[in-house]
Formats: sequence, structure tokens, C-alpha cells
Amino acid sequence: MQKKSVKDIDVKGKRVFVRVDFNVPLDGDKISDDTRIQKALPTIKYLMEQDARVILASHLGRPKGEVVEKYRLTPVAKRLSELLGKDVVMARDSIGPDTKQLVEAMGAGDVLLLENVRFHSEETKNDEKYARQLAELADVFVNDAFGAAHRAHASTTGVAEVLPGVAGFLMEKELEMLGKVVTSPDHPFVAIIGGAKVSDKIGVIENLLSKVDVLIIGGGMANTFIRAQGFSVGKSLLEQDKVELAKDIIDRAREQKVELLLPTDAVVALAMEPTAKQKVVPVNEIPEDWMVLDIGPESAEQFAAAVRKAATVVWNGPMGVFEMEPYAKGTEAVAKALSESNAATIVGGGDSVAAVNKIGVADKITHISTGGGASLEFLEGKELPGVAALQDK
Ligand SMILES: Nc1ncnc2c1ncn2[C@@H]1O[C@H](COP(=O)(O)OP(=O)(O)O)[C@@H](O)[C@H]1O
Ligand SMILES: O=C(OP(=O)(O)O)[C@H](O)COP(=O)(O)O
Repeated sequence: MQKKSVKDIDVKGKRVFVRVDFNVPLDGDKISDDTRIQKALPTIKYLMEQDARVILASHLGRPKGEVVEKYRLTPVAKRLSELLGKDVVMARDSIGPDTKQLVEAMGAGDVLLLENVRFHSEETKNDEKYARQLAELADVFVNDAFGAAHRAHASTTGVAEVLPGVAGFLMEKELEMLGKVVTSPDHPFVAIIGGAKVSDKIGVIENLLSKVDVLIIGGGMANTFIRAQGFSVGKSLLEQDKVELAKDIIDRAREQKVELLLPTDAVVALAMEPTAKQKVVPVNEIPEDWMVLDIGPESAEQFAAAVRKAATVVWNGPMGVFEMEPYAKGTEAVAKALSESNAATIVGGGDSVAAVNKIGVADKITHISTGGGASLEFLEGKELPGVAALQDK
């Protein structure tokens, strides 16, 4: 079912609550990749041109219901002001009397950024009262946070219970681009999953088995699968309670004749530091005190070869701790293979997109998606709660 967009309703002069995904990668208080801010600009600018009062809400990181200084949205407000060429006012909270006053003081075309919605534990619980407090600030709800559309939270779905909700331009475009892949992907279809959000995404992997021809697992995600093969992963990131599920996935891939590619070698280090002692080892020889921080050269070549044979590639999650130069080679090799491929290529996720930008191949990718988990769940065929909550056309 097609959803109404911001163009289908009258926003002229109205107070518009816009959920964006400004969960940008940070290096201290510096934004290391502003793609998610850039991609929200068309909706924000359109609303400004319509003389709306634009009230932006986002999460940043996972502060778990407390104020965490490093997750304040202040650097985002600064960057957004630069990009819009206009002062963006920053509220100290997402709700409360001071925030209300700031909204009342807004003029036509003004932009206000609310503080991180996840500073309230009610956000991720989709608490009705908190959703009402957010909704009270505005007349209309626009959801442009594709990257958070797989979350049923107060600011993504709860607000839509109170205010009429429509899609922003970014949300529309993501659904259109990814929709093409869901309905008729060209085969061989290769999915590459890495990164660090293991428990979030391992369930998705299970469901992708019925869609893809080749499944490649790297990054922190691979450690759980290496453990499932009976090998030690030393001090690596590991989600022990997902090892059984990883074993099931290995078995089901075999039954369903999906080619499952796991790393055969790894770059291990004594600490998560660029200068730590490091070496390449086969995955069945990871020493006890060491941690896996990248896939090894043999795995990188094997993964790149699979990409070269693909007609459709979807990638979410870096192959290693690419933010540190010594552990970026696996991610670089996969990014390079995608950039040289004639396949339809989709790269999604805050850090994965930051990686392809850093490597300089973003313009060679068919679709850069602002959502990692969201694009994977969409590809599974699930209706995303943040989309379901919006008005039908
Ligand atoms: N082997 C590993 N051990 C620990 N962290 C890893 C490993 N490989 C990748 N990562 C981390 O995963 C993070 C990105 O994961 P994730 O959030 O799932 O990706 P995305 O934001 O693209 O969806 C990066 O910060 C990267 O450093
Ligand atoms: O960064 C995000 O997801 P992603 O890492 O899967 O791209 C989104 O902002 C969602 O964040 P969350 O996974 O903390 O809910």
C-alpha cells in the first residue's frame, strides 16, 4: 500500500514534527560522516519553503533512557545550520515547558532540533504519554527516518497514533529504490552482513536465506559463526547466546543450498587500538588473549570473488573495525569489489555508508541507503512499523 507523502497534505504555515535519523557516526564530538543529515535536507527545505515550523526529532546512539553528554545532538544542530545556511535552534530536551516555549517562539520557516529522544526511556518503550507529549508540539507528523523505520518507538510510530502521519522525501525514495530489489532481484543475489549489532541482525540473516543465493558474513557478526563452528574467538566481540542460532543458520544454509561464506582467516590484535600488536591467523587458530578486528586477506579475496559473480548485492555492516586504518583492509576489498561490479549494488547503514564514503566509492554504488537494519528487514519482506503507521494514499 502506497503511503501519503508530505506533498499529499497541506503543510503551509503548520507546525510539523519531523522524525529524522540523525544517528551519525561520531569521532569524539566530530561527525565523521554526515550522509544522514544531507539526505534529510530535501524534506526540511521543502517544509521551510512552505513556511512551516519545522520541529526535528532524532535519536543518537543508544543512551538507554539517560542523558549521556556524548550523545547530545549539539554537533548535529551545528552541521545542519551550516548545510541550511540558517540558524537551527537546539532544544535542551525533547519535551517539557522550555521546549514548548521554543516551539511557540518559532516563526514561519524556522527549524528547531529537539534533544536526543532516547534520553527518555519512554522513547524505546513506545510509551503513549511520551508520544502524546511529542505530538502536542505539532499539527502534522512527517516520518523521514528510514534508518529507524524498523523500530516501533514513540517518535517513529507512537506520534502517528495522535497526529496524521506522512512520509518524507527520503523515506519515499528509500522505499522505492529498495522496493525494486524486493520485488524482482536479478540473480545471483548476494547479501553481505557484518558490523557489530549481532543480536539485532542475526534473526534477519535467518530470514534472508530464502531470498539470496550467496550469504557472506564478516565483521563482528562473523565471530558468533566462527564460535558456532567450534573454534575459539579469544577476546573478540561475541554474543554467546546467539551461537546456537548461528549453528542453525549454518545447517539451514546447507539444506537450502545457499552458499554461506564465512571468514577463513582473520586479523587479530591484542587490543582494539591501531598500534596494538597484530597478526593474521586462520580462524581455527585464534589465540586466547587476542581479538578479531578484521577479516583476513584470504577471506577478503574470497568475498570479493563472490561479489564479482553477483547480479545483485546488498551490503550492511563493515568487515572490520574500519575506523582504524590497520583493520580497514577487509572493508576496503569488499567496497572495491562492489564499485567495480556491474551488479545492482545497495549499501546501507550509518557506518557502512561512512566506510564507502571514506574509501571514495560511494558514486559507484547503485543505491546508498541510510538504513542498515531497516533495509535488511525491508528486504526480508517485513512491513516496517514506522512505515505501517503512516496514512495510506
Ligand atoms: N570484528 C569486529 N569487532 C568489533 N567491532 C567490529 C568488528 N567489525 C566491525 N565492527 C564495528 O561495527 C560497527 C558497525 O556496525 P553496525 O552498526 O552493525 O553497521 P551499520 O552502522 O553500517 O549498520 C563499526 O563501528 C565497526 O567498527
Ligand atoms: O544506525 C541505525 O541503524 P543501522 O546501524 O542498522 O544503520 C539506526 O539509526 C537505528 O539505530 P538503532 O539500531 O540504535 O535503533
